[in-house]
Amino acid sequence: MAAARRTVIENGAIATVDADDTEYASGHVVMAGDRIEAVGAGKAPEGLENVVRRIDASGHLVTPGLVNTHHHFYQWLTRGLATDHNLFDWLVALYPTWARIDETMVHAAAQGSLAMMARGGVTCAMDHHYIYPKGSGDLSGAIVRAARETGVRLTLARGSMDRGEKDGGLPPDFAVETLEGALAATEATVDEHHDASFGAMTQVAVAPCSPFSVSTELLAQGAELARRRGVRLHTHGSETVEEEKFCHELFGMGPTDYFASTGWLGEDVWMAHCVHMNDSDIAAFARTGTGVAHCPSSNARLAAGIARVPDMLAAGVPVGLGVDGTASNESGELHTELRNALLINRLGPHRESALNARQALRLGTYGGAQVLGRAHELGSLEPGKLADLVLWRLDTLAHASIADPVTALVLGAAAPVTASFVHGRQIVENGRLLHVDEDAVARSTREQARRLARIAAGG
Ligand SMILES: Nc1nc2[nH]c(O)nc2c(=O)[nH]1
Repeated sequence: MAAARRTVIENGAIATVDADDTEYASGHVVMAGDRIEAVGAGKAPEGLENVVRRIDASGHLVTPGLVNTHHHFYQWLTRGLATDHNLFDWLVALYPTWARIDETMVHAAAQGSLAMMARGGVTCAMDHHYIYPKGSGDLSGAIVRAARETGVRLTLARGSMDRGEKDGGLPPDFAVETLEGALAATEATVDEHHDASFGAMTQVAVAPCSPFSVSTELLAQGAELARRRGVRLHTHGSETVEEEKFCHELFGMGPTDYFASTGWLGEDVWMAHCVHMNDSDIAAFARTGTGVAHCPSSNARLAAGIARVPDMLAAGVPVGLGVDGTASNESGELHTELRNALLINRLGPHRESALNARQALRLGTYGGAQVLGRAHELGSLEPGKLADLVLWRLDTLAHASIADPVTALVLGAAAPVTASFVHGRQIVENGRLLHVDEDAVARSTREQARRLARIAAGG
């Protein structure tokens, strides 16, 4: 077998985000093929063979790639709408438009979402896609194709909705699938796209949408399907007071107890938002190892509230960060969520001790890998892990006067990405994508957004 090609990164500050939060003021990372081979202080070891590239990272911070744990890529086409609504009103306003999406639109939206995240240091993304209009084509295939094109690692959470208005749900009946149809299509997506091997570029999760859009049977049978196939489970949970009220009225219990009753707590489950959690909900998540995708910007945009992240971390709940769909977080960036997680949580009862910069970086990297079930592969810079990493430029006007690089990254302006690697392959150079034409993506997302608006308006 040919020896792995090595890339050596030297002279940069390094935040490994390993278990001890090891950092080097000036250090090296050696990538060999798709893996990290060495990380340490000072220069790389002498005499390495097969070195094909040396990168001088002076003025940079090197971190693990950011891991996004919750998103809805298709919403790239409906940004900036229903801007002053709470979650339920916002969903009701947007469902009829979303119910008109097709494969071409979803591919463009996925490219836009992935491009925006990759430019900002995301190396592993997730897409919770839960709307599958009849005759709309191969939407899962379009999402997977877009991830391959940009070079970003993907968890595709095959979502579904089967509780329409006639069954007491929030979505209109024309926007939902049948129970049988949703389960069969979800299993077909696992068959077609899930790769369980170490270093997988695509994984699939089973992801019925939310308590108010999904039947109890779909939750319970979805959990059974996921466990039979050995894939993870994802849904929205405890996002708003309206959802809490809905659960009490329909099921006679709060969201966490409802999820527990349908098999939805466990090490293989992560939920988005989890804003309205009491002490016993948090204890149940901690006891079962259920993970949380914290989406601070979206929670603010939709006036959902502040998730109790410091209490979750203190209890031992795995927590990662999520952009959420870009119809509720128009920026589409994850690196700004590190800052927003820190700032928003300091507005809560823990005040200045809520989260620090290093905890915020951990949420966006290792924490994300944990909730996606990939902490053995991703999320920290350690020998043997996958070569997913980012060089952040911190020596320009925006950051140069901040002495501590992690503080500069988290609290400063969004830092430019000089280089980003996924699986040892470079996907971003000087803030531009290397494998897709960003300008073409911008054009096609605009065209498809206009096309969707036209079709939704009956044109
Ligand atoms: N933030 C969001 N929450 C949701 N709940 C639900 O059922 N759909 C959504 C969504 O798209 N965004």
